[in-house]
Amino acid sequence: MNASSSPPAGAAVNGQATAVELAGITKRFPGVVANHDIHLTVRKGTVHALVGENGAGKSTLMKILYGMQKPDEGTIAVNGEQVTFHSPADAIARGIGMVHQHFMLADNLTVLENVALGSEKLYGIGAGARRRIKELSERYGLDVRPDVLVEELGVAARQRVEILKVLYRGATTLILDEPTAVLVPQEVDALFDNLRELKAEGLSVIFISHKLGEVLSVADEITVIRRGTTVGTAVPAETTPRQLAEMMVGSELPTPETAESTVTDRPVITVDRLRLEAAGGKALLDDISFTIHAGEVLGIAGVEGNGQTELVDALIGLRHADSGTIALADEEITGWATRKRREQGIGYIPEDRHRHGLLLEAPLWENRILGHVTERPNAKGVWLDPKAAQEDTRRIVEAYDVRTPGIDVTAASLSGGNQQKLIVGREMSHKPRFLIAAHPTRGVDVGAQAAIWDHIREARREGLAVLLISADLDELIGLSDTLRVIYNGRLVADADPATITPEELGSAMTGAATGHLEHEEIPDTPADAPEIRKSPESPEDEAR
Ligand SMILES: Nc1ncnc2c1ncn2[C@@H]1O[C@H](COP(=O)(O)OP(=O)(O)OP(=O)(O)O)[C@@H](O)[C@H]1O
Repeated sequence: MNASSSPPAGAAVNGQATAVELAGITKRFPGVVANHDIHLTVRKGTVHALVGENGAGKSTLMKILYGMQKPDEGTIAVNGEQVTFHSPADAIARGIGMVHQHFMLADNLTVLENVALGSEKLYGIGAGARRRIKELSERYGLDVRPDVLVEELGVAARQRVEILKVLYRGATTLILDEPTAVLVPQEVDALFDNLRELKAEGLSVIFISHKLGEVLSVADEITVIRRGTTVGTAVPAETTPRQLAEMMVGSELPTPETAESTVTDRPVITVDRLRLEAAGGKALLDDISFTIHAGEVLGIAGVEGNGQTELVDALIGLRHADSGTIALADEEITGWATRKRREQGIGYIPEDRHRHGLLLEAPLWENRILGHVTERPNAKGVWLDPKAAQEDTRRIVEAYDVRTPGIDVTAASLSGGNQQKLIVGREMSHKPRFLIAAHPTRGVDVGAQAAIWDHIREARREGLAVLLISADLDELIGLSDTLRVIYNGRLVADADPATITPEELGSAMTGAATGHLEHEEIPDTPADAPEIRKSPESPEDEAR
């Protein structure tokens, strides 16, 4: 690891020419210096990782490079030439492409339409575009078929379409913002293969991630940002995850392992034969049954889009079951509205924090009230108590280390990870009996992730029941007492978190998706073996 230094624009570093050079970048927001004198040099034909704790300034820097924001100070050079970007169109024209964390494809259009629309001038929208897509797909091993509908594609395939879309527009430097957060291990490996293809062709990739193991396996170079400024660069071969974490946050790498079991025999939430249908009668959830006891974390593993969202919606009351029941302790709550469920002790960390978790344009303290309008300390009797809510927001900001200049700034002005910490803090503060946690640490750095795990573990010790949905399989295995696999709206398998590996779990998830789990000869599994067992599917099995 070295202190960062910046060679002159366009100079060859270690024999390779520079693709992008950011020098002396400073960007201020009211009350915050998001970037301060940042230096970043990305060489051609390399993967350059950008790491740093939540709020360190990574997204801001990338928005500057992509023309979405203007720096207050500093310069940008692309291929040795100094440039000024007024919009993403300017950046694209210089070969900078960005693949956002939230995919931006239209579901009801084909791949070809998604890729070609808006860039008709390049290859038209017919045979020329199709040819170009096939060409790019083959050259970089992206396996993208131009004529399928995007809605038919899984998460990993959509991501490859997004990558192809920026390549189609002529990108030679690709910015990937936490691209692996939604992928299972096998898909991560496949993505990394794609990145190697890109490198081999002389393209450059800027890779933002909180998963330090992945960063070390895929990056050629790493730049570490801390509190808005570059604190150094690291070479993966000479660096351990621990060193990298220390450079970022000054603390040791945490592990999510659950210590002793705290599972009791007291059911907190019981779901029985839940079925939820789409408008045409197609089952979105079918025959879902489980019980979570006080002190138990039930983890649900699955490739995104297999019913997780619908399950969470049914539990929090955003959608109502077509048949089956949900009970909280002894009380049936199937017909209850969301507010009543929350008031009676169901906490909710939503998967999409922007849609369900926050009012982005409202100040933090109003966001602290969101979803808990009638509860203490936000309300006293029938009246809102803004003062108490504000005071409690300060407490949450402190306890959950939400990096912010104050509680009056809008939620939109917080970095993604800090928004997440605020939501987790809010939900945990109401001491729920049952917590629905969808990707509770998505986008948060290793230090904050450890802190959130600790909060969940502590509440679990005190009897909290948790339904955990996470694409982070280490988190899922580490925190869960019980694991089930969801596929196509059904719980098809279960696994023992004490013995299963992320790779095995990933295979089960994708294996199920291609039907392998259904057809495999699976012996009766002894308790200490790591295999996945099929879950009871018939009523007789269920009764066992
Ligand atoms: N539009 C904005 N207005 C005000 N402050 C902002 C704005 N955008 C970012 N900030 C602040 O700038 C700092 C850097 O945020 P940024 O989003 O760049 O961090 P990050 O490293 O990407 O974090 P994360 O890992 O959580 O995504 C934070 O303190 C954030 O609150």
